[in-house]
Amino acid sequence: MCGILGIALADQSSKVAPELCDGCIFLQHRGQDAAGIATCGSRGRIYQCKGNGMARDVFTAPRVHGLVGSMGIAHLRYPTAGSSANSEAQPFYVNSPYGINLAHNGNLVNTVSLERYMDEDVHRHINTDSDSELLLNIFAAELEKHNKYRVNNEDVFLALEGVYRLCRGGYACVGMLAGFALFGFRDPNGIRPLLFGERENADGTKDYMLASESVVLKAHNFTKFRDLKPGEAVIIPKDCGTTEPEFRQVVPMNSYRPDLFEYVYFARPDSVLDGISVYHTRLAMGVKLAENIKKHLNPDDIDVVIPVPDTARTCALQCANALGKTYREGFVKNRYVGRTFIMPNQKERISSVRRKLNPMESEFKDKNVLIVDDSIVRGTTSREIVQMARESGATKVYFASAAPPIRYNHIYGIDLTDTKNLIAYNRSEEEIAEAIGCDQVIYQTLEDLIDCCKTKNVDKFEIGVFTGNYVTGVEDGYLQELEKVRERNRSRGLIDIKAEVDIGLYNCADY
Ligand SMILES: O=P(O)(O)OC[C@H]1O[C@H](OP(=O)(O)OP(=O)(O)O)[C@H](O)[C@@H]1O
Ligand SMILES: NC(=O)CC[C@H](N)C(=O)O
Ligand SMILES: [Mg+2]
Repeated sequence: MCGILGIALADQSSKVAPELCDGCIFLQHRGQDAAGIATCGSRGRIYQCKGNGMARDVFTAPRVHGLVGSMGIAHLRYPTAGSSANSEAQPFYVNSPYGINLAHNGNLVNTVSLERYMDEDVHRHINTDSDSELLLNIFAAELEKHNKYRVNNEDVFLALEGVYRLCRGGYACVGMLAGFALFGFRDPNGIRPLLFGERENADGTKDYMLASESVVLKAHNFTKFRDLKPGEAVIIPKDCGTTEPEFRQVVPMNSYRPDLFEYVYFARPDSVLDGISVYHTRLAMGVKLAENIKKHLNPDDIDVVIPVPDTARTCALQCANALGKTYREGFVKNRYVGRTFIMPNQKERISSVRRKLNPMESEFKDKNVLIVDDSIVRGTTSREIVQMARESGATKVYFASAAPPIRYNHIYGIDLTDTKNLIAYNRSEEEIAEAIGCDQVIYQTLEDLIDCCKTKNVDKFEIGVFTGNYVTGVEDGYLQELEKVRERNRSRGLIDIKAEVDIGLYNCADY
């Protein structure tokens, strides 16, 4: 998933870093492993602060103070390729040509051949297992082809054309060319989200923002905003107070297929992505889910509907309304524990569920409860939740999911674990119910889920996680390679130990 952000301020003597920091807090739910900011000062020098941890821990006041410049980019990382090593925190930097930074949301699915291309044809050294470092170097290599003293917009668009030609997968990116411009681009299928917005200053000049979710733009008063189209890019010049941004449809749109999982779980409910309100899709998911529940269960057999906080709340409330049942907050969430799903290892996830959610006995005792969650992935949450409901005295426990069974890898930037760790992998619904310990499990159908999200303009989605058919296809050997890298990172042999810090640019962090 990951969150990306870029801001260019009209006033070149002002500092963009505080607003980037604040924006990162609005995107924290998209990645909790690492955070990073890179800014560019008026003389073209780049400043950076990044590392493992949440935004508030990485961006300490003295570090932010050291980030000079009126334009910059930021990243919140949830690793999907490589490892969670500090050295893979983003934005990445490469000094040639011109000095480039890049922050990437998504996943490339042809990294095996891209690595070979880098090595054998382009002769660029890639120092980590991150696909984002690879993507940056592909862009750099394409830009270098013009061999110009100074870069211009045409060169950047041409280089991006090369990126589109070479890279397969899901990618929304924000980048920065030292002393020149910010830029953003979105993959030709629009799998990952990216929005552009502007804010008018009192003197009539404009500031610009690129962000993964509309909520950041809105919160920072960037009123006029829109989604970049699949295959579209924008360049925002450093002197954006006097020069307008330039948009270009770099390659034709291949399809318009935003990732359906953004609406199920990933995005904040108060965001609107590709013209679709996440909140409204979740309300609709509740209604459709209720219709489906009625086909499988006698509603008289349900005493109360209980959500699994946080994400499922919106959907569960509407589901209860549609069923005509009482809605109760049976689990109290400890707001100081992060999203468990995006925690790096399984042991941490299991203990976090109990730390995060605490049952209120009165809501379960001697009742038939219908627990509603947005999705069941590994089953870590549902297993614990069902057990807690039983320990609290529930008579029967039904479990409903607003998403259909997840039986396949997510390959575009949501690390939905190895297929065999998915609770629905090779299991029927009865077997899933048994595995999580509930009396019955009821899933949303894929057709209904799509109906909840589609609009006139966007009626198809990336749904590979439910069907195993991915919009870009997957390069032969890619999934095996991914698992190999994961295994290597798990064993952490001495031969391949990860560097503590990124070697690209001095990290101005500790002082
Ligand atoms: O089957 P699992 O592997 O447990 O994954 C599914 C759970 O993970 C997510 O919750 P999470 O705690 O990440 O975040 P939330 O507070 O936004 O619901 C999701 O909302 C489900 O509850
Ligand atoms: N979740 C993402 O978008 C991850 C970006 C990139 N593939 C990484 O692993 O760092
Ligand atoms: Mg949850």
